[in-house]
Amino acid sequence: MEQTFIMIKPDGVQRGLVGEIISRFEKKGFILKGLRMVGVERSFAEKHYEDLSSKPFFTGLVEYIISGPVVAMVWEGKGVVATGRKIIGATNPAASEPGTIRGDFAVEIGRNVIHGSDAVESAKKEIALWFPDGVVDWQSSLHS
Ligand SMILES: Nc1ncnc2c1ncn2[C@@H]1O[C@H](COP(=O)(O)OP(=O)(O)OP(=O)(O)O)[C@@H](O)[C@H]1O
Repeated sequence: MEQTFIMIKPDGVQRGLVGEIISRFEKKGFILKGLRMVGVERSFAEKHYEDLSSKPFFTGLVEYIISGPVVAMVWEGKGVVATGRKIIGATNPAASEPGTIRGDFAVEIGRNVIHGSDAVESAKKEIALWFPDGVVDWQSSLHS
């Protein structure tokens, strides 16, 4: 079954949005397979965002991600990568629709509360990076 990597960024944790965000994914019908609160090392943040290393905002982005704990999660379900991105909303909160997480809770692109994998392949890579020991192998009773 398809899985995605979701991270509540330091601003989402500091603003007390962890429960709200987990609730939105749970109520949609996706299944939580992994959950860790992490204080991210600089080198690890650089690795996670290595595709953006040439961007002018890269240093600020890394400083943001290491500024406080994040909540790293693996969610599973049919089409969870693309649907997860819809639940999250557009990268720039100015363009995120109301009803999305960024549309409801963010204003600044540099403080946009949450990350979600943008493709099935990047989800696999990110899950392997953040959950090197694997995730919890359990089956929801809703599955069948
Ligand atoms: N112009 C910018 N200024 C500041 N920060 C930015 C800018 N563009 C992107 N970012 C930050 O970098 C992150 C990664 O950018 P990317 O283009 O991969 O968007 P995304 O895939 O929607 O976001 P994420 O990977 O966090 O889910 C954004 O979520 C945002 O926090």
